[in-house]
Amino acid sequence: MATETSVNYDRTKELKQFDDTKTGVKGLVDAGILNIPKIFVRPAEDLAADELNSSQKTIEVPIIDLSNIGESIRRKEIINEVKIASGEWGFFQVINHGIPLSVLDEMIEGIRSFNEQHLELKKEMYSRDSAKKVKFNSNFDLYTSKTADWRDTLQLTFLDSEPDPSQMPPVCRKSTMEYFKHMKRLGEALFELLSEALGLQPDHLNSIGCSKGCSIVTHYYPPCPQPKLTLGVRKHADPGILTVLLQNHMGGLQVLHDGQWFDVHPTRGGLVINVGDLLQVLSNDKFNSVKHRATANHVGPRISVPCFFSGHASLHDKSFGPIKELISEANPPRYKEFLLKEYIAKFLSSSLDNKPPKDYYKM
Ligand SMILES: O=C(O)CCC(=O)C(=O)O
Ligand SMILES: [Fe+2]
Repeated sequence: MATETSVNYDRTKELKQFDDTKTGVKGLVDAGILNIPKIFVRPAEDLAADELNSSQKTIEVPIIDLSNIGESIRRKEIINEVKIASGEWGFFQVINHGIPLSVLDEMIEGIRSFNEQHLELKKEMYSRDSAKKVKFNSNFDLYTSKTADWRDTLQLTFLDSEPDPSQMPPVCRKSTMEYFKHMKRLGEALFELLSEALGLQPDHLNSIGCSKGCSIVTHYYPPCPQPKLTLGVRKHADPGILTVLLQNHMGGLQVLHDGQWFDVHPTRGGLVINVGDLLQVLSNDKFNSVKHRATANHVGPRISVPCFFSGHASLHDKSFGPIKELISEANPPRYKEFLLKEYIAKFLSSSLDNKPPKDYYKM
């Protein structure tokens, strides 16, 4: 891929050439490139800002141990930890959550196998068709973002149905089906804790459909020859309700806290949980959806598997806004009511660079 002078540089052409290969970022790495194509290079001002915002502090994103959650005293402590972490960081890790290590390891290995299988098999799944529930591509917002990110993604969306094994890529079918089963269970348990952390009945968030629809989005970040010039995922907040993220041991996820970037160190067997924009809305800003990003790295691959809980498809025609029980004269609503389907359309037609859709409904 040519790097030309900025005078005659045709970005759209370069994006299209990259997209047409259907082999993503891994295809570039396999071809042995030493300089990353210009479409991936971040603007100079963004690179300079990074120097200022890297944290030297040693505090860590909270880790919450879910063992003995059935004991009432411990459960109360856990709910309090969830409340503090969701308000102050918007992020926490959970350990001893009950999902066997083998299920997590097999999920990561399945995604590695998908990305490292024969190119022709992967190419068959390469698509930008929004109607497709299972598809592979690089950068969902490739044509609308300022800079492309250094990652490839296999997306599996189940907002209105149980996953259909026949739609799954054979190489990761078994591991994904098993992982999905556990995500559903953990999602329900987390939404109980979050409901109680908001002072609501334990089943509140589950009863409005929060744990019912999810997308498993699997990212593969190949090693990058110039990692300082690009990112794995640009700074963004997640648009859904809640994200549960599995990552391999490579590291790279960073969270913005007090204006500085903090690494979320991979914890063996741990899962990273973060509040999404829609949960911030539901909680009327009691919980925070916090900006995060993933760096590109010299070594790789880094693999991550966010599971985005975004509500069941049946919610999409209904009005969405702060939970009534959390509103009072002293705590007026911070957001107008809106239709989820409008919100989702705004997100899908936009890019991670743009104003998050929730900000359109701020009072
Ligand atoms: O790979 C990661 O650690 C982060 C991915 C992410 O933030 C996302 O997909 O929204
Ligand atoms: Fe994210």
